[in-house]
Amino acid sequence: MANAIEAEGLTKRFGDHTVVDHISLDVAEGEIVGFLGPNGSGKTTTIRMLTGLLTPDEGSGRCLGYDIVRESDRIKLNIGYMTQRFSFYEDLTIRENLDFVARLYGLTPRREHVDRTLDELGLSGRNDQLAGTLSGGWKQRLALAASVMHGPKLLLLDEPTAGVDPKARREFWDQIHHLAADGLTVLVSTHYMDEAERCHRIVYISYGTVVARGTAEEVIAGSGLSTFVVRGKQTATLADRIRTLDGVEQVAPFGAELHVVGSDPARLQASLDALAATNGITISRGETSLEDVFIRLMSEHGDDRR
Ligand SMILES: Nc1ncnc2c1ncn2[C@@H]1O[C@H](COP(=O)(O)OP(=O)(O)OP(=O)(O)O)[C@@H](O)[C@H]1O
Repeated sequence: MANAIEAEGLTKRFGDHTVVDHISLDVAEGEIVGFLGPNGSGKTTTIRMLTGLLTPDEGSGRCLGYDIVRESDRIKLNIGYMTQRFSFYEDLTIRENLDFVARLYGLTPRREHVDRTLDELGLSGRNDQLAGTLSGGWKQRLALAASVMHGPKLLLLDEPTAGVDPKARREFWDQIHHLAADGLTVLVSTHYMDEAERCHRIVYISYGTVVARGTAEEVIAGSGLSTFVVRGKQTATLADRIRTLDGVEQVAPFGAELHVVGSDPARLQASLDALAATNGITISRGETSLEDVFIRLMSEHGDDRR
């Protein structure tokens, strides 16, 4: 399978601040890759370099086969970019908004492109509704339609489901997977764990360098973290005490349970067993989540330089 994105050693500095520091990235055609990392870690800057919107200070790459420095015009024509703050004409209908986008891209026959897009993205039933009266989920669907109508080969999504309810999020991701199955490559920046888990692969960056990458399972396994679940009557009041125990690195409440995470399972278990002997709590082995891993990566690599 060909790669939609291939980049080597991408680096960008703003003044004396190195925002992206020798990032290398390969994304296969039809792959959905999640781009994660704390605020200000360099995700948007990397995406802008990959799409030819920003020139790297060092490094090189190809996006959809085009050189990111010399052929940026060709790249821009072949990508769709859905930013968090998508904008429409609120007093135009869904159809009129898409018609406007079709004009911008010079798509012909225009009506056919608009009809096909309305149909494929399930907007036909509402094509005469004013964009300004749509709910968050429908607005997002319209934004996706507007980003893919010109048939891009690469779709960039910048925190696409912020403020959208779970059903709309799920429908949105179903559509993303359908589009990817037809060959569209998707690079999505997100802070949401459920979105990260829906990606084929994740790349986690911190201060402009890649600190973890792989499938969700690989990233979790690679973290070397173990998780225990603590159940009992007054777990909330025990949380602060557990945080001070030997081998404990994270404690997070989930309903009536506590998830306790550490990198040495034997030490962790010994500490929790000692506590269980006097506190009437039960301890069992749990699954380490992607969130546990990201919290760890954030503290390991520091998140206070933002
Ligand atoms: N044009 C610019 N001039 C100077 N500094 C910039 C510029 N663009 C971005 N930066 C800085 O580069 C750093 C990385 O920003 P970037 O937007 O790439 O991060 P991000 O990972 O996308 O963050 P977020 O999750 O908040 O969207 C930030 O410290 C930001 O202030």
